[in-house]
Amino acid sequence: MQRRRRINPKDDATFYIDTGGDKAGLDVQYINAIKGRGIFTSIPFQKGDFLIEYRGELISKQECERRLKLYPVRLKVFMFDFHFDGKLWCVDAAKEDESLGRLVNDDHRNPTAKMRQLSVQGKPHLCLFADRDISPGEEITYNYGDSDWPWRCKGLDEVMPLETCGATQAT
Ligand SMILES: C[S@@+](CC[C@H](N)C(=O)[O-])C[C@H]1O[C@@H](n2cnc3c(N)ncnc32)[C@H](O)[C@@H]1O
Repeated sequence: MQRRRRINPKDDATFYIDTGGDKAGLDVQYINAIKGRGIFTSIPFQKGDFLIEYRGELISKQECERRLKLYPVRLKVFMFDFHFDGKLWCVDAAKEDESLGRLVNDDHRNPTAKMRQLSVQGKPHLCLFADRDISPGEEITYNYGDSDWPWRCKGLDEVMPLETCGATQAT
């Protein structure tokens, strides 16, 4: 039996960062009116595998604050702020550009993936890696971080519509 040689996850991530595309084996599915869409696997992934980049426009903290004043609530959740090289940055993924990273949902209890920063040519990139082995048909999720996310409040995950959620993500 031939064994498939595993690609180094960091090299794999760098390849997708450079080419700007998403991997095969990951698809968008509509879940329900509360969660909206999510990303699901159609092939197995191993713990540690690179999955998806959270792609968008890399902007400064100041520009992020300016846009947050202008954006409607439903777009604010696509602003992902994080520290890199001693400064606060933000990836603005508000634009519907068919990239998959922006559609990955939150799970703070049993996520399938973990968000990590990768520096490529001096620029930070936000990448999701498998936090455990993932079977076909599972949803890719990660912990959005400590925040009072409305859907985490007891009972609200059943009734909170997409438009009412509003806070920026942060690492
Ligand atoms: C970055 S978007 C993820 C993609 C989103 N599901 C969509 O269809 O556009 C974040 C939004 O997804 C929803 N969401 C993410 N995780 C959720 C969860 N665990 N339960 C309910 N809604 C969730 C919330 O509406 C949140 O504002």
